Amino acid sequence: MNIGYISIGSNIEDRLYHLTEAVRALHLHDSVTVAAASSIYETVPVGYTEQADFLNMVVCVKTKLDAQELLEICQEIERGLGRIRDVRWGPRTADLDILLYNDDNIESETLTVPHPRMQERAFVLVPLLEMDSSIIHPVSKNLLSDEAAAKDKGVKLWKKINEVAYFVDNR
Ligand SMILES: Nc1ncnc2c1ncn2[C@@H]1O[C@H](COP(=O)(O)OP(=O)(O)OP(=O)(O)O)[C@@H](O)[C@H]1O
Ligand SMILES: Nc1nc2c(c(=O)[nH]1)N=C(CO)CN2
Repeated sequence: MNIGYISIGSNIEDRLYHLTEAVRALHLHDSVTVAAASSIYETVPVGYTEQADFLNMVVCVKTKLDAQELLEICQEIERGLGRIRDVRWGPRTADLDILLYNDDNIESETLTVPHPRMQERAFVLVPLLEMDSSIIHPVSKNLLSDEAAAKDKGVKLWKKINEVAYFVDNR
């Protein structure tokens, strides 16, 4: 079984609905189990800043899929939630990025893992470290908790829910 960490973000209302549906859709997939979830954080936009605040979280999945297949599932879920790609780093109903996949280092045309921008993104590091503060970056071999962005401001706890059941059994 493979272990992946996926970052989920939304800054188009209903943000909580979009996160919840994304987690549910991952878990309902025959070949994916959501094993753990972080709390939900409200975060100021990074990159393209003229947009609404995001809700962000991270989930840990167990899957027999390879990383490319997992990416395709993530993209299918984004499409199902009505994501339209226009502005780079712009508003989105749901964005699912693969942060880590086992300790693999993958560089293909469609997929780079570990996610190349994860260490500079507090909106990724804060929820990821809530789940496991001992994660080591598979390439740099540094403890992620030592990364400066993990201490960044602009990320505040929004809902302290970190039980998978909340996301998958709530209707
Ligand atoms: N680890 C990864 N997770 C998700 N997509 C990835 C990853 N590595 C490469 N990609 C590629 O990135 C492409 C663009 O993704 P997307 O539009 O979600 O970028 P973004 O969310 O706007 O920006 P960012 O990549 O900085 O988060 C996808 O089509 C996908 O093929
Ligand atoms: N706060 C925040 N900023 C972002 C986010 C995000 O999920 N949260 N996603 C981006 C593109 O992946 C660009 N900027």
